[in-house]
Amino acid sequence: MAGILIVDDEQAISWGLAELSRQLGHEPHTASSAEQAISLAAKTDVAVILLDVRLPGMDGIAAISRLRELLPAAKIIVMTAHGDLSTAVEAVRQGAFDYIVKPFDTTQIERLIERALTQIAVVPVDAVPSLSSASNPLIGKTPVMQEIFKRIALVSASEACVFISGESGTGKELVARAIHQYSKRASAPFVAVNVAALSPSLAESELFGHVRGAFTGAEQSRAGLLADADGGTLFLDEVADIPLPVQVKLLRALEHGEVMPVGSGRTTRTNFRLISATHQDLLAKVREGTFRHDLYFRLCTFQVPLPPLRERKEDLPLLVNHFLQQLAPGKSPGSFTSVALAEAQRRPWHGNVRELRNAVEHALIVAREGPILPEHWPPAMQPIQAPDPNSESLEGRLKKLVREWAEGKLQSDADMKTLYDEMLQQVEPPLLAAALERSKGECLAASRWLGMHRTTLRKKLDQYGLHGEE
Ligand SMILES: Nc1ncnc2c1ncn2[C@@H]1O[C@H](COP(=O)(O)OP(=O)(O)OP(=O)(O)O)[C@@H](O)[C@H]1O
Repeated sequence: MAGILIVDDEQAISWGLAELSRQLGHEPHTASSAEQAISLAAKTDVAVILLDVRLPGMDGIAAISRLRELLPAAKIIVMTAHGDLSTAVEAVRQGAFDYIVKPFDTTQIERLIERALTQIAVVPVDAVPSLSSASNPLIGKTPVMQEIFKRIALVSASEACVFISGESGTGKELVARAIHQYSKRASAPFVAVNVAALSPSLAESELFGHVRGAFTGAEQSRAGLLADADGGTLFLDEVADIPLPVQVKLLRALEHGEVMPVGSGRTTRTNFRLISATHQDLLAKVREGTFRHDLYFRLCTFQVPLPPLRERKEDLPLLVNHFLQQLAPGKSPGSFTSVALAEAQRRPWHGNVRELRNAVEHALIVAREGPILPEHWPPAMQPIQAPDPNSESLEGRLKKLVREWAEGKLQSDADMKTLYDEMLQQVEPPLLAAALERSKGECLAASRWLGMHRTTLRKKLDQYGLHGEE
């Protein structure tokens, strides 16, 4: 039997949690304010504290350090219905064991109490610069966003690789910046790279750097983005687009903290924390062989899945108001009429928060000085279809296949010396066979279409065991 201190000013919650504690065989103690909890903690043996954030007088977060002093072994579970990102971060920093979003069901809290009674507490994070929530305006009050805040708070306190998934415009970059800002690396650089914007041939030198003369046009040595992020955080957006050979190098850099610039035989050390993101299905890429599974597991140590805006529409008014303040600071918060907000609630927002921000900007321009009405919203964005691989041109698909084939070969055989010939052996037979079929086996006509001398064609047909008529 363990002592459970329940700190909540809502009587119904307090009573419910006390009942639950009794059913679990523990001894509940209740307090309706932080001050009362502190005086109880001074004289009661308690193993778990269930602490509400909004309390009359001192708030729950402010009470954590005093409660920890009085009961250093007790695990504090912070409960909140209205927390923002800074509440979650502060709770973790002060050493709260966990953070639960109200409303919760009894199974959730039961599991949490069990875990608190059997596990080691989270170590409080020291020496992290304190930040106001305004420096990272991640807006949202819905339970799903509060879960995200909690995950950001937990992972900011660690050095783990983070993988952020979510549709385009859901705030992946904003979350990456928040994790950096709330981490010990906050005063070091945050280097953001959109991998999809790097040309595949230059991705390696952009990321790992190069020495002078490493390739045509490399007139100066360059350290590369991994080295630029030394001491800080590297944010790789659209990570699914990293070419396969670069994936191997990235994994090595993550495992050994070393990079080898292109054209250099020497490694240099860099200490960066990696956060990656994509709107694509990375696991599907692993299955189809275009993303390495070992790198996938390394990147996904801790995942933050961001919900699309249509799944948290209750946050729309807050977001609209936030963008209104950002874009037209002088305009009254009531400028968006209730009918305009109702229209916003009906829309699917396929472009997510980005689309909403742009729509607010559009509405502000069109409405000029007046109130914002439904007709001031721009037309809704259509869903962005994933490109259908079959709709791509044959040439495009062919190029992609050749590239994948070559990358695979180069990876499996480091001493490869006959790559070009091996490729020709793959593509020439079907090419010659197609031309011969069309010429009904006649070499002269086929050689004309192929732009090849007849004797060369004959030689190649012999080489591949194909038959043609003179
Ligand atoms: N929760 C949020 N609160 C406030 N602004 C947000 C939020 N989420 C996204 N935004 C805003 O929406 C826009 C898009 O966000 P961001 O670039 O982080 O999205 P993304 O998921 O990285 O998009 P993409 O996949 O296209 O790179 C930015 O202007 C950002 O500030």
